[in-house]
Amino acid sequence: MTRETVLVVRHESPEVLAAATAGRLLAAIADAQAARGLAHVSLTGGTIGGKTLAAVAASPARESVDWKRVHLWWSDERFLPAGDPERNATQAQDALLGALDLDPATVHLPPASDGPDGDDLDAAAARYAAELLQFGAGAEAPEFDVLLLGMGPDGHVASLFPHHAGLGRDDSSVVGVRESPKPPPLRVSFTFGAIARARQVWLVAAGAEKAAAVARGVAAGDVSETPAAGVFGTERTLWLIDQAAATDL
Ligand SMILES: O=C(O)[C@H](O)[C@@H](O)[C@H](O)[C@H](O)COP(=O)(O)O
Repeated sequence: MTRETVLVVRHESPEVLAAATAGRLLAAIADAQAARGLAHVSLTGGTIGGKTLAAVAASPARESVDWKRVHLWWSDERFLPAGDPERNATQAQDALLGALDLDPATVHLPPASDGPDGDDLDAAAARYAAELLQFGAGAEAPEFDVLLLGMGPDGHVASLFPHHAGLGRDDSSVVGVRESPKPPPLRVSFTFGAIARARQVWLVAAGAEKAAAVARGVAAGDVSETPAAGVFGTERTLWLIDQAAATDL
């Protein structure tokens, strides 16, 4: 987890960024399956995250992956009823998952507000943490082969917002987040500890409104001001960005 493992890759447009990230993701999953038999991937919500999933769906190379041996997780989720169109998992289902031959046992849907814990946010977060632990081989979470993260203009990743409660939590791999500055207010999110389990962390960002936060994040500055500055993979950290998001570098 050193600066040497951090790489910035620029693409000319959001469309090229999404297509290139999709290709990179398919290759990483195929490599993980060749090496270890299965892959753990953590998905992200957000615009470019959704575009990337749509690009995976459109790629003929998606057949290079055995989807029944891919474990899917989400680094954060809006705490809403199952199937709500605002949920990251629902959007992923519509963009990609519905088109794949998946094993439901490896699709680790984040808790919903009408699930077994009802609207108890902290119990729901603890339930997702327990599921991560179950696949952690002795650690709190699996070693994700790839953990994708969108980033907000304020530098938030997952639902870890600047100067917000939850940012400093290290007692669990998943936290309940209240009063999120980005709607809806209730969310569940991986903590920095869970994210740090990933072999590869890919931060994906497009647009001029992200440029300042990209610059602060790449510079690995103050994490409470820019949470994206504090996420690293154990093997690699990639900033996958478009030209507009690169203007302050
Ligand atoms: O639930 C969410 O909203 C997210 O998971 C969030 O962390 C998102 O990835 C960023 O806010 C980037 O979103 P955009 O790409 O839409 O700006």
